[in-house]
Amino acid sequence: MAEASRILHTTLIPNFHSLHKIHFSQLHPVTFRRNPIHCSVSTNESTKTRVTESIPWGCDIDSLVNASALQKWLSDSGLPPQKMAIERVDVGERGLVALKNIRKGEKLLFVPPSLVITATSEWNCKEAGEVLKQNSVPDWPLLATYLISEASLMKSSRWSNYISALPQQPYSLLYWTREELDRYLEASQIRERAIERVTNVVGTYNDLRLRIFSKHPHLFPEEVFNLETFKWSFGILFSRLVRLPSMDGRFALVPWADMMNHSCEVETFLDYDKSSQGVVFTTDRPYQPGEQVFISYGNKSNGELLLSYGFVPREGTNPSDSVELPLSLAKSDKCYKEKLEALRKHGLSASQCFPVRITGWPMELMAYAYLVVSPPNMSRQFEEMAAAASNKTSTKKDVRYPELEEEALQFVLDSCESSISKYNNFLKESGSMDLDVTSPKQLNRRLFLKQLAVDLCTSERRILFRAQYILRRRLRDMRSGELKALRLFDGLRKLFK
Ligand SMILES: C[S@@+](CC[C@H](N)C(=O)[O-])C[C@H]1O[C@@H](n2cnc3c(N)ncnc32)[C@H](O)[C@@H]1O
Repeated sequence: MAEASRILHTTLIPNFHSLHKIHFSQLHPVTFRRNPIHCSVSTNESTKTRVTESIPWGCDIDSLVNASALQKWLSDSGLPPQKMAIERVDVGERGLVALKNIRKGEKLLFVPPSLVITATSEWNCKEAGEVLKQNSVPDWPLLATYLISEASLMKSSRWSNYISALPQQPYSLLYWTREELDRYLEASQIRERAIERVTNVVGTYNDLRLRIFSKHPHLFPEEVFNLETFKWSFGILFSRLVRLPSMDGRFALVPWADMMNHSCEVETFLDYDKSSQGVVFTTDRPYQPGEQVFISYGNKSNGELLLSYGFVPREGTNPSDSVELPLSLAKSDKCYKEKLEALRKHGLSASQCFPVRITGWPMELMAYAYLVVSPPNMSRQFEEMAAAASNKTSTKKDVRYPELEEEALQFVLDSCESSISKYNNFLKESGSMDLDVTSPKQLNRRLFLKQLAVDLCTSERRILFRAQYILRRRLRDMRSGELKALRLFDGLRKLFK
């Protein structure tokens, strides 16, 4: 599934201090872990409070009610007989389960292009599609609008069976309020990414509204094309859209294929297969009847999976997991101005995040650390360090400054420990958090979000613990090496005396 934040065009950026009104229609106080949470989020853009109804299409995230209608419609529309069926599953609510033995290396699915939604799909309301194209609306906002347009037509849309089986409220951080993001994700840098994403969605919607919808209200009435429905359609795109490399890298919603859940243990992706002319994937392991069949949504960290898909894999199971470590240039630095100038020149700032993995950290992080700790007499190297810290340079040069190594490692260790203490605080306090909530409905949602946050923070802290261990060991070795060298030098000096 595709990474989207880069594709959204940020335009108007309103204040994100909007209040979200949340209503729950069901309560599952004990088994909150993956229970559906029904809520309608209303964003108060201006100061007036507008409580909107929940999305009138789609279904509960774990509902199989519309699944058989979807399967029937797909086979009537050209989907060949399948070796899998939609069923309720342990991982991911609904998923595709093997009906027969499936071999490793087998091609599955074969969804024909006629059943795939792309930016070139035909609009039921042709005039609306034309207006968007004339205004050169990029693929993501175009697809989001298309989905709403088709959904609002209910049974008259050719996609009605597909849309009815989509979740009414996709799991995604788009549905967390600002207060919830602040409360549960304070320690994690994913909070910033979520705020940025919500801002982008709101900005994109506002841009479309100002530039296009307000000029064609008969084609895009506000009762249908509003922030509420855009949050839904973007939530669907973030959690279901795929990029098909062999179809010129086109973004597509692929009904049926998008019922497959992610596993960190498989490495197989959806793609268009030119020989069979359909969207397929090739299994990288065998499956027995009754087993859930998985694909990979890409090499994403747990934070990225939570951001787009609303779930966190079990601790230690995601080999692509990473945590963003923030590093900062101190304002008190004697060369603050010069260093900042060098950083800015290479698209960086005084505070920068770098991904740390269980296996280590990138060369860019060390280059940034060298710059932060470098003394004024190294000002001629600032530029080189900033260039190496930015991953935008085409020539990847492994910069090393042995004279700064110890100080740079100590700086990274300090930053790492300051992050760890934030995670420690959150994880310690999370135990007693939310006991103040009196409404059982609110408690249910909070426990669910809190559990996701605890899972994320535990996995991110685990990576930081590992980095802390490596850094401490390196520093210890370095210092004991230095001590030995010093003793040797002292001994030689005495001998010569
Ligand atoms: C492409 S859809 C997959 C089909 C989805 N399960 C459904 O019933 O519509 C992606 C969504 O499935 C769920 N999902 C996928 N993989 C998961 C996993 N490994 N663990 C938990 N939920 C998962 C998440 O809710 C995610 O937003």
